[in-house]
Amino acid sequence: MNTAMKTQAIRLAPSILSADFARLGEEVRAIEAGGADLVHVDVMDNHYVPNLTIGPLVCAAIRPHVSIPLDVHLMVEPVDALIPLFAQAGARIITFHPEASRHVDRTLGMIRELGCKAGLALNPATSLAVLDHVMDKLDMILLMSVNPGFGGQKFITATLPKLAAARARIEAHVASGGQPIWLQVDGGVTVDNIGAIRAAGADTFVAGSAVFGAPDADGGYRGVLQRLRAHAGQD
Ligand SMILES: O=C(CO)[C@@H](O)[C@H](O)COP(=O)(O)O
Repeated sequence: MNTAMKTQAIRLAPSILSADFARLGEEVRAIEAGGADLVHVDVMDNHYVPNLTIGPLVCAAIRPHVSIPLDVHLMVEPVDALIPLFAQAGARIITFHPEASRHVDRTLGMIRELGCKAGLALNPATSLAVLDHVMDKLDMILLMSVNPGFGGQKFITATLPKLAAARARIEAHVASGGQPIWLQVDGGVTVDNIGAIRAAGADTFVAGSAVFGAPDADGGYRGVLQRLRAHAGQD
């Protein structure tokens, strides 16, 4: 991590996949009050991934409960037809997987035309080469540190050198006049490993079970968000 990066703000994005779905409004209000920067919304279709979760109606229902951005991660295939629905439902960031679009460049353009930030998500075994010709269309790169589909999995450590390589690509892109690109990590992020993940180059951290499973006795959501931030090197 270079000196400029050390002083850069980090973003914490609790994944509501691990929230209490019967009380979602209350849950997203609580994470915002606890210091979250984004609400991470995991959309799964029982096709691209085995699980089935949230649609645009749920996204629209939680939108009025928070002022922080909704960060929508689409694990659906095909993806294009759902993008306008999530933009309409209040998503500010929309991320998809390259395998889910026949025309990745076009899909990224569609997201931006709808006024959202565009993200591309790479599974643990997906090469960074998929970024080669679309760096100028990206607002965020999401590196999966578990295989997508479920919360509560263990962090895959091979993600650390991959994050460092993605960070180097971003720095080179910015140095040659390109736009800033966030680097998000998703899966198995905890208080114990966030320091190493930050050091490898991530600036945006999705955490589901670590946040929503935090014991009240340890300060609940606010307590764990503070610990995550502190262990990532930011007070
Ligand atoms: O997208 C996914 C899983 O596919 C993630 O957002 C997980 O939901 C993160 O949960 P934890 O690993 O932090 O419990």
